[in-house]
Amino acid sequence: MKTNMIKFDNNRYVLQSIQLSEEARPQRGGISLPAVRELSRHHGNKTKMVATENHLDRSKFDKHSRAVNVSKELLWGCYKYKKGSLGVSREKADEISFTKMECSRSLPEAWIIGVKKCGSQMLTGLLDLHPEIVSSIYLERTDNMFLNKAQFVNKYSPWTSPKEMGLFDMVGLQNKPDVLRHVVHNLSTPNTLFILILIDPVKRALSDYVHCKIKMQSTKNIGSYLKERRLVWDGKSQKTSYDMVSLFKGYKIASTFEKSVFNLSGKPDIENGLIKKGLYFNYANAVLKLIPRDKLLVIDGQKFVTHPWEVLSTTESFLNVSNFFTPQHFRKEGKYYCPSLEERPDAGCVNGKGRKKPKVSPKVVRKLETFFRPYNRKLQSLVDEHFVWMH
Ligand SMILES: Nc1ncnc2c1ncn2[C@@H]1O[C@H](COP(=O)(O)OS(=O)(=O)O)[C@@H](OP(=O)(O)O)[C@H]1O
Repeated sequence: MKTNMIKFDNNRYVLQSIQLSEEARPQRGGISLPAVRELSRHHGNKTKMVATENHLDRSKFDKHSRAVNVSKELLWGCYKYKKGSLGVSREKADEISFTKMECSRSLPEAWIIGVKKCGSQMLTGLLDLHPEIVSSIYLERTDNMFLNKAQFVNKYSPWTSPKEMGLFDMVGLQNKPDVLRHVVHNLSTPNTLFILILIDPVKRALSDYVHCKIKMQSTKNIGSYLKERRLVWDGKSQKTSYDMVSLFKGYKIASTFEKSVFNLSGKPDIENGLIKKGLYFNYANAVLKLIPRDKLLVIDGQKFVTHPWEVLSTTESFLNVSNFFTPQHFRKEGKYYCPSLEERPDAGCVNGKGRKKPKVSPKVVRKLETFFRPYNRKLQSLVDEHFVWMH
């Protein structure tokens, strides 16, 4: 079957006629996702594309074929993005656009499955800017996630047009093996893809420490948890060398990072969430018992900080969508890159990410690195990935 395509290359549109397989046949009102993917295979990953069937009406397309910029809100695919005092909110587009875009809901084609403080949220947000991806994030407790397929789709699945894929980021799965099992067995198909993003566990621990401190300060009754010179754990209290310790959702948080991560004998405290969540091998091992290796992408969160466009390019190939992100889509703020897209003025740095960290002595860092090294090496051979921090 032949279709016409507008290829967006080097800032100009080029008309091409392409032979497509039956599977990639364009759907009513636009071109199907398999078609976009097939086109992308035809032309390698270096080209951004907008495609149409049989006729070429450029006025119908902006750069990425689905965004229409309006003064205060942005219509993008099946959603309307609004900037308010609390940031950007997203709601369903109006009925006319909705029908025109043929929006519907189905199970997400891809899931982001953690780990906490490794960059999942930034990754989810960035992928949502891709013209063929709509992502949703679920930040609440996962306890009520034992929904059947229809319930999940109706409540949480992102609305997608035929040329978009849905992606879902569920935080906290590392601590909820039963929810992960439920997701794999009941909320995905054999073709569903999974993404795991990981950073150096020492950096993760520090980031989590800062996060917990801030959360603790904003938790109203935290005063009842705090005990001077006492450790409160499972309701019992015992004398410790800590000067201020708190039990906070599986964490022990003291007044300094160092006092939090080491136990009374000076060893990394494996029961403390700060350390426990950095034992990635255990989680990856559990994940790979449920998900085939070729359906799992393991991302280096460190590289994601320094070269997000490269990591996103790998992710695009894994998700089988066209290559979209380039360094031009980012601006640097401090040591982090934030998205900057003309078509998506709603996108930017994420509030509460890239927080300032307390100084930690190199001795403490080395001690933790030595502790994590054997776990990192086991992870390296398990997933067959070689990230700098794993050595
Ligand atoms: N571009 C950009 N901007 C800001 N932060 C970035 C970015 N890329 C990756 N990171 C890293 O993401 C860390 C937060 O991770 P998560 O989004 O997974 O946190 S959370 O678990 O959802 O709370 C965040 O941790 P903190 O620096 O402690 O905030 C960063 O290490």
